Formats: sequence, C-alpha cells, structure tokens
Amino acid sequence: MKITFLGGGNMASALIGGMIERGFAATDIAVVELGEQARAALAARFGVGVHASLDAAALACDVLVLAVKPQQMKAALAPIAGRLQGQLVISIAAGLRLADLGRWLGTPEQPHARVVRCMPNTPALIGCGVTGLYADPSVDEAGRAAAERILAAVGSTVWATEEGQIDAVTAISGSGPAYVFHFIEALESAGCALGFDQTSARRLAIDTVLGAARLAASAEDSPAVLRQKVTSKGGTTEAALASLAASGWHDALVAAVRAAEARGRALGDELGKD
Ligand SMILES: NC(=O)C1=CN([C@@H]2O[C@H](COP(=O)(O)OP(=O)(O)OC[C@H]3O[C@@H](n4cnc5c(N)ncnc54)[C@H](OP(=O)(O)O)[C@@H]3O)[C@@H](O)[C@H]2O)C=CC1
Ligand SMILES: O=C(O)[C@@H]1CCC=N1
Repeated sequence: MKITFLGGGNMASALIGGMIERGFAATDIAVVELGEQARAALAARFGVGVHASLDAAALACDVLVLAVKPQQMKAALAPIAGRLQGQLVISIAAGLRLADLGRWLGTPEQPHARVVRCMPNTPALIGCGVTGLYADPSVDEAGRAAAERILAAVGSTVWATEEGQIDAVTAISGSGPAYVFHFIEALESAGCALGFDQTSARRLAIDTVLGAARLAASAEDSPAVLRQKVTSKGGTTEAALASLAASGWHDALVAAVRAAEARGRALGDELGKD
C-alpha cells in the first residue's frame, strides 16, 4: 500500500513516525510538503520520499492522506481536482466535511466520494493514539479496511456512526492531549510552588498522569470508583477535590470540550461555503 501525505507538519509527522515504528516501510510513504527545510527534516528523520508539490509521482499512490490545515485544504487540493483515479482519500482535517472534500477533490458534477474522515491525535507518534473514523457510505469494505489498517497501526480506533460525531471526537481526543498537557503543566507548577525543582516536579506530575491513566485503562473499576479509592474520608484528596469543585472545574472542562466541538462545526460551515 503506497501512501502519500499532503502536508508534513505536526500530525503527519506523528502518524508517519508511529507507522514506521509499527512496520510500515518508509519506502511506501511519501510526503508533499511546501517547506524546503521541513521536507529535508522529514526525509532525514523518517527516510520517506518527499515532494514539493502534488505532482504525478506523488499522486502515484493507493491512499492519499490530507494533513494540511483546514484553512489550507481547498487551495492545496486545487491542482489535483478531478485527477484522482480511485485512490482512497483519508482526511484528518478538523471540521471539513465529506461533501466539501469530495467537491474539492473531484468536480462539482462528479465529486470524489472515496473519502474517509478521521480524527487522530498526536500520541500516535508513540503508538498510543486514538482515532475516530467515519467513511462516506460509498466507501467499500476494502477502503474501510485500508483506513483501519493505517490508523490502527498507531493506536486504537473508534468508528463513528454518523459524520457529525467526528466533530465530537475532535473535541474529546483530537484536542484532548492538549488538555492533559495543560493539566501536567499545572501540576508541575504546583510542585514547584511547593518547593520542588522543575525536574522533580515534572517527574511527579507526568508519572501521576501516566500511572492513573494506565490504572484506569486496566482496572475493572470505573474512573469514579478509582477516584473514591484515593479519597480518604477527612483526608488530603478530599480537601483538593472540594477546592476543585468550588472552582467549577468539571463544568469548565465540559464547556471547553463543547467549545472545541462548536469550533469544529463552525470551521466546516465557514470553509465549506467556498
Ligand atoms: N496537531 C494535532 O494534534 C492534530 C491535527 N489534526 C489535523 O491535521 C491537520 C494538520 O495539522 P498540523 O499537523 O497540526 O498542522 P501543521 O501546520 O503542523 O502541518 C501542515 C503542513 O502542511 C503544509 N502545507 C500547507 N499547504 C500545503 C500544500 N499546498 N501542499 C503541501 N503542504 C502544505 C504546511 O506548511 P506551512 O507551515 O508552510 O503552511 C505545514 O507544514 C489539520 O487539518 C488539523 O486539523 C488532526 C488531529 C490532531
Ligand atoms: O487544534 C486543532 O484544530 C487540531 C484538531 C485537533 C487537534 N488539533
């Protein structure tokens, strides 16, 4: 399976790194990237083929992964509009809808329908990603299997039953690593404020998140039960959780996820008008 990435930025690098780590051949992967330095860095880091434009050589693939920013997509696809020959297209762009991608990839009269919309996340780089996928109903079983094979190589996968769910996946797990990194930053700052040097504070913060996430993934107990098991009556955790509740942090996180989902839908509305 020959795979070409359109755009070689943060998320494409995470996917490519994870795929190569899990046995995809670098010689089967190509990247179209505008930046000369970025192209050289991708070739040096991963040994993949690099192209400055989506020329015939780059288009000689089975799967085209769309990994430019949503705002860059329409212009990036213009040179190949109507030129695809049945390739499977996987879009990882936030917000952009299948109908609009199909129109930009094909022609208004004949949209390219062989498109799977996905939302991975950056832990894909270390094989710990999670991806939501939704395929245009016209994508056949082979197309769905190819998309599954690529994304399952870099983490777990969840198939959505309707396209709108991908905006929710974007808000939960696509953007989610940033929420967790923010949490780690805050825990680290607290550690420093309580007298630790930054290295020690970071170690305490990261290993706490890692250990808790692993426990939540492996234990039969729900996260709520696991939380209760940490929380001794009249103890320290109870004091901390009461302080968090008073600051409304649970509702603040739910509101943040809703804001991300709304932004995804707005991006689809704004950019799909063109
Ligand atoms: N970052 C993340 O955690 C996630 C991102 N995504 C999605 O992935 C996509 C990429 O995001 P991300 O990797 O963060 O963005 P980046 O900006 O890091 O990567 C996009 C890359 O594509 C390049 N580019 C722009 N136009 C073209 C073109 N016409 N041809 C070739 N290359 C081009 C950009 O160059 P230049 O910088 O010069 O513009 C840039 O290097 C987005 O659609 C985003 O919604 C999905 C899941 C998670
Ligand atoms: O912030 C963004 O728009 C992208 C999509 C999910 C993560 N990063």
